[in-house]
Amino acid sequence: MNRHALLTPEEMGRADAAAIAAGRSGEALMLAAGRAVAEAVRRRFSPRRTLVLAGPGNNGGDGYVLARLLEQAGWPVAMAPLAPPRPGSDAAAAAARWRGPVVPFAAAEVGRAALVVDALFGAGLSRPLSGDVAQLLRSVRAPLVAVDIPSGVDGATGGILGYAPQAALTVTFFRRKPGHLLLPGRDLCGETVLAEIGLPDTVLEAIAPRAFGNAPGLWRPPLRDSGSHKFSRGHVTIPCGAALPGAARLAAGAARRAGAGLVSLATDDAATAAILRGGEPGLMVTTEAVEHLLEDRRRDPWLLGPGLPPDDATRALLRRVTGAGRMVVADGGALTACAGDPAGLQGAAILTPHAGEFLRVFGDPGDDRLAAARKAADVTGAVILLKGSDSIIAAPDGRAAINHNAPPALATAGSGDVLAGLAAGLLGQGMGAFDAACAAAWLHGDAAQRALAGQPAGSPLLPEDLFPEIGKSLASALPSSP
Ligand SMILES: NC(=O)C1=CN([C@@H]2O[C@H](COP(=O)(O)OP(=O)(O)OC[C@H]3O[C@@H](n4cnc5c(N)ncnc54)[C@H](O)[C@@H]3O)[C@@H](O)[C@H]2O)[C@@H](O)CC1
Ligand SMILES: [K+]
Repeated sequence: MNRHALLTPEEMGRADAAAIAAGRSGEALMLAAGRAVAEAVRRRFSPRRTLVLAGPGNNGGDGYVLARLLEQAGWPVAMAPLAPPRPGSDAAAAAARWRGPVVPFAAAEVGRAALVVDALFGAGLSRPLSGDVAQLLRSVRAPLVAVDIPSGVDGATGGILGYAPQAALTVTFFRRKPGHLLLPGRDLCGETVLAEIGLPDTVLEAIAPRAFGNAPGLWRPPLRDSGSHKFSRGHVTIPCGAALPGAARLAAGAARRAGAGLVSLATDDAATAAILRGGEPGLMVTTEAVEHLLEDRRRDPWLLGPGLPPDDATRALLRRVTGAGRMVVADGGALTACAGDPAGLQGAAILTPHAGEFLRVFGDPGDDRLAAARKAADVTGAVILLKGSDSIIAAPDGRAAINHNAPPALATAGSGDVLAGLAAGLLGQGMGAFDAACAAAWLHGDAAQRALAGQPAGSPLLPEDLFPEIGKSLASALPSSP
């Protein structure tokens, strides 16, 4: 079953329940979970005075198992329970086996520890942390290891319920949760380790997860066989206004490097055409009217936005191209041209809004950006690529992927034009809209990482710097064995 699947806390609860119903023991799962955390801790930290903060549920139970295993390995460990586990639970059984010191749930104890384990709440967090718990977590100065997820992070959204601590290491089980990949949760997790605890993959069949971590394997880059020719790999057409020819050129360069058969920039302005013709020699520039260009059925897909102003003419162009049955990637000006009117974007294949454009078109996404992106996909019938450090790709059928390989240096002018160009280039080669959007987001992040490799920390990244890396990123995304 898909290793990229992400489980909401509710789905993870169902996975646990299904495994137990199929004969796994809850106690064995808890032992495996505690052992996985102990191993991850011992690999990264030397033995040191450790305090385990334990909540009343199974997350706390994992903490008791971990404490026992660390103590057996010779570590000085103390337990600080927030509340006793529910009698008869697996956590109560784990607590009963703890023979070491139990200390008050207090800042003085936290201050004495050289490592703090947060085993307070995991998947079962249902309301904001109380003031006392938040205050204690705020007092932690030592490195903090989170069991499953830092307490206070909402596993479904990555949002914070009241307060959540910064972890150096988070160990989660079976499958990651959206909150491990969505911000701010992802940053609070520190290094995230995914551990197998003996849950069989078959439990996922009934759950049928709908969210995924974005990576090759979730999609396949287009393969070029010897029979393919330039028209079978798409003819990406990018209309370009007079104001921003650079944006359209960046998008076109990216579409070519994604493997598009042909890429042409279309402008009705002679001066703009002259500027565009001074660009890459392989890039075609046409001054023919859009009506004529649309007569050529092979011109597909169209990228509308980079280099277009957010005005009524752009809106009309969008309607004309979608009306002609062409695949459209809508970005920049084409999105803002539909501010407050998502219906204006119906018929497009992929929309690539940043946070500001999303707000203008769809309204405030609120705390749950994943749900907001899915709703926007449902409303428009288009795949939404909501850009950010944790870009979300959502399809109208409810599938969603979270991208997590984009370095912060990618947040620079022109970067979005490259991303939109990649999406159009891949769409033209026959990838489905969801796959093309996922692949574009991943390639964009991977190419950026390659461009930055070996550079001093904090080096700037120009959108053009991605160009020489895109081919390598594509090659690395091909399955290693068929
Ligand atoms: N079989 C299983 O269920 C397994 C679960 N595992 C662990 O179990 C965890 C989930 O266990 P639970 O479902 O017991 O959930 P938690 O351990 O997160 O805690 C749930 C309990 O905390 C209470 N609670 C929720 N939010 C609170 C708040 N803000 N303030 C005070 N109390 C609050 C709830 O009412 C409930 O009693 C996972 O995160 C993981 O660490 C692992 O042991 C692997 C196997
Ligand atoms: K936790």
